[in-house]
Amino acid sequence: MSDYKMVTPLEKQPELLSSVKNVILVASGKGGVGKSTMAANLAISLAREGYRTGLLDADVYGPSVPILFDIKNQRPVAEKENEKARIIPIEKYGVKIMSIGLLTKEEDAMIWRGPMASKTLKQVIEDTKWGELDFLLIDMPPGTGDIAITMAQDIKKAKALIVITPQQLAVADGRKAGYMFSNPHVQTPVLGIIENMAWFTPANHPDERYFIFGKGGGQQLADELNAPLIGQIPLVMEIEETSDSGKNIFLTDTPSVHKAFQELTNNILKKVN
Ligand SMILES: Nc1ncnc2c1ncn2[C@@H]1O[C@H](COP(=O)(O)OP(=O)(O)OP(=O)(O)O)[C@@H](O)[C@H]1O
Repeated sequence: MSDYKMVTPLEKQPELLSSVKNVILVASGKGGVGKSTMAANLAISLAREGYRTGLLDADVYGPSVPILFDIKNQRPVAEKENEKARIIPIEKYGVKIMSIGLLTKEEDAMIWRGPMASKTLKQVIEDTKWGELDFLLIDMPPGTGDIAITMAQDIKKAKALIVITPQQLAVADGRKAGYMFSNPHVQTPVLGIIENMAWFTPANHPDERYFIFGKGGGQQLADELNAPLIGQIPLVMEIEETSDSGKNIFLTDTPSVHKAFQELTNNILKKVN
């Protein structure tokens, strides 16, 4: 007779993020396609629509969210609840924000191995006092590494958005992210594909679209993964300027950008409702 205690699936872990209705993993196959920018602007857009929205920066090795919201010098405070310390997320533009970058110094490079990083992140998710939320967006690290797999596996209610740019190389990387989510050990439904930097419209030719990174990549990946092309965001200088300075794009005079994010938001709302 073995001394080992049998761990059965009946010994269930408490559900992660039970007070959140919809968890959306904003993922990409590689860095630099605008995943964090999409996650941040989508969170602001949902909050503007009146949804209680949070944003978790899960990119522990390169957290961008503190820059995107210009909160890198702010530090979240902790509060005791039932003898347990809970971290109060920083709130800006109506979004509750948490990032490892808010808990560490900017110059501290994260040199954790994958399992350590995943464990710490899970702890941060559990210890953050999110309250009741309609949406929690998670800005995932790029690629299909340890943290991405752990987030997708452990947050059972999560659904994914895959961000790509139109180039074939980006499509190939997005495809890998799609395969990770459909893997039988992961099984995270893909809500849709966001094609970022889809076209460029010069200010003096407002009716023209230049497909400088190619055309059709977003639709191609959507067809391959049997998911909708849920949004197309143009390449616009103001997106770069506002994200790098932590400003709210909806407070700038850029109707074409507002329209693109509004359409993306509406399509997501249709899918989740
Ligand atoms: N549609 C856009 N138009 C103009 N600039 C954009 C657009 N989307 C993103 N950018 C800019 O591209 C750069 C990369 O974006 P971002 O940091 O969001 O990418 P990422 O995929 O999250 O990268 P990483 O995973 O490496 O952090 C940023 O400077 C951002 O402002």
